[in-house]
Amino acid sequence: MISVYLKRRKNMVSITQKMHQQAAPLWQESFDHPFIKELASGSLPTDTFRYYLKQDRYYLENFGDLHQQIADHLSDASIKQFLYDGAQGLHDDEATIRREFFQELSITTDEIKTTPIAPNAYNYVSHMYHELNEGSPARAAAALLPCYWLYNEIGKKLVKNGSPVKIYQQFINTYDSNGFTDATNQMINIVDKLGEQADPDEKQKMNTAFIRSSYYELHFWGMAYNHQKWA
Ligand SMILES: Cc1ncc(C[n+]2csc(CCO)c2C)c(N)n1
Repeated sequence: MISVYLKRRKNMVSITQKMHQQAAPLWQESFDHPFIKELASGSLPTDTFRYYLKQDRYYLENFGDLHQQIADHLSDASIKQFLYDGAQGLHDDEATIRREFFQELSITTDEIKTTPIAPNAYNYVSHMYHELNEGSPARAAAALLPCYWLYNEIGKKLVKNGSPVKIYQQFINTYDSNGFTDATNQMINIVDKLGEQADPDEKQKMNTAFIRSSYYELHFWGMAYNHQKWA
């Protein structure tokens, strides 16, 4: 009886596997995007990377806040802890690395302050808050997952050949570290766990949230590559 149950579970496709399969064409476009190709070859213009960093700080600020808010809504102690730690780690680690990048590229506090959020970054962040405030913590967690998982896959792909530009190499290294791979796997497990508790309609909505985030991730590269503006 137990072995039959285990076999069934083993053959079952998890919600995150389904999401991953459905988002595959969007992810492939991210892997093939000129921003990523040029990051690896070293030919990405510094100005484009500077633009990316200045927009990404909006994303990161809100990402930390979202971790905190989702954790506040959930009751599972281990999930709460992971999300609180994530919000904390984000402020401690990634923010520190980014501060070093800002210094290396002479991006001043004034420049950061006077750079408005660009359309795609605004839409991405708004999408995540929409999933939380008009949806549910499970949908918001699904919306956060491509951030970990896509960057981890990009990190693993790019680290094989690296980049001749030091700062691009440092950027790649951030997303291939063991700690980051571990955090990605934990986040996948969290979304699977929340998916198991969801009814079919909620599962579908979690899936949609994941696909939409994958879309915004793809267009984040394009936004930076084309220096997107409101007008
Ligand atoms: C648009 C955008 N998407 C994903 C990441 C990557 N990222 C941001 S927070 C976080 C979790 C742990 O630090 C990860 C992986 C990014 N920087 N910018």
